[in-house]
Amino acid sequence: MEAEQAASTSSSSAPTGDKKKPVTIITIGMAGAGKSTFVQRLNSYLHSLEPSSPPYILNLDPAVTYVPYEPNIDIRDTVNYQEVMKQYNLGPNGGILTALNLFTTKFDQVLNLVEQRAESVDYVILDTPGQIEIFTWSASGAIITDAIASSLPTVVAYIIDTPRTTAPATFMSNMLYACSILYKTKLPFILVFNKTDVQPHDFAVEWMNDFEEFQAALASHSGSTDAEGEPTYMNSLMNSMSLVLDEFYKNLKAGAGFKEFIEAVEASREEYQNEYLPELERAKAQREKTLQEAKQDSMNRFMKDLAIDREKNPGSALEDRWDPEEEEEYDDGDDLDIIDRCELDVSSNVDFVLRNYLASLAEETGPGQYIDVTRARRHDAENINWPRPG
Ligand SMILES: Nc1nc2c(ncn2[C@@H]2O[C@H](COP(=O)(O)OP(=O)(O)OP(=O)(O)O)[C@@H](O)[C@H]2O)c(=O)[nH]1
Repeated sequence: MEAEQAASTSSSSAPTGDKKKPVTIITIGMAGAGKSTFVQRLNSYLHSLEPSSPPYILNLDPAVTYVPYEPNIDIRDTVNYQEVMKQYNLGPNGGILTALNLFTTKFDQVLNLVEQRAESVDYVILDTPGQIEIFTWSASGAIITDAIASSLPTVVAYIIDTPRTTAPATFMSNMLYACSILYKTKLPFILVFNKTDVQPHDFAVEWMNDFEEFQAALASHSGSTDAEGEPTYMNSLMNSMSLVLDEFYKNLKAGAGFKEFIEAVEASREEYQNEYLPELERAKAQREKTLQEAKQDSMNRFMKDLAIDREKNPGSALEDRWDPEEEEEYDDGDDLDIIDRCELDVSSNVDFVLRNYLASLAEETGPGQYIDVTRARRHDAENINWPRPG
């Protein structure tokens, strides 16, 4: 990744907000696009700043064998996706999806850990599973995105494998996918053209800026005309699609390198506050109103039924009283399963006793809990019995 080209839907670069919260960057991209490498480079860029600004990183890919950075929270510490595959008789994609679903059931705990770090970090980075649809089109992906985005300013970084998008049809498909994620999440969006050391991204910028250039590329590409020299169905379809995408491109601003990427992320903070948050609050208020109305409606019906019942059975109505003394105290248990290992400086002089203590703590807490960083032993419990989802 010699150079990163970032294009974002943001329009301003001034960060706002009374209390500055970290921005969450959700990296999404096709398999092999370079998400993990991007996260690693971004991580080292943020470390190299003066003053340094180490991000808080979450790896959400249960199937990855190696990540080139040290995540603070790693799904692999919690769910062994191969064990999940075995237990549920699933193939690799089903295993990854189910592992992500299991992880999502406890995402409130993860969010808790992230929020605890909100004061001390500037950026939270999510690395998502290799198969893009596992995150973008699954309920878990939507739950994780909504949970993060309703708590912190959030931006999507859509990683594009530049050398693999030079064909007009592939470029169009990739852009349509990006567009669909933008409309699904409604979050500020940054396109990151990756691997520009192998293939400069100028062609893409040209196509995005000039719709006629894209159509010319399309026309010159083999397979765009049939035996009689007429444009093929695919070609006409792509021509129309490129008009649709024109609107999407209009809001993009270009930049190059990590410095400008971070500027685009900071600009997205304002976009999040001005556009996403009010929309989120409006939707929340609407949901609460609907819920309230539904509750009121069922309460009215219940009271009506009760009145009829009491009219018919005056004797039992006398016994039908609520005695607060009889009420038992309900204790829903202590949700104290989480260890935030980041609070300990594990990179320095953690002595032997403390390490042992941490290891035994990890054993005691067992699967289904979230262990922040990194010294936790991976897959301690290979014979986990996961609950059936749903
Ligand atoms: N030349 C070049 N190669 C890159 C760049 N970024 C990533 N790669 C290579 O692309 C391949 C995939 O990179 P990853 O970072 O694993 O991609 P990913 O999207 O996380 O992959 P999955 O999560 O497994 O789908 C690796 O071989 C990387 O070395 C880049 O900027 N330039």
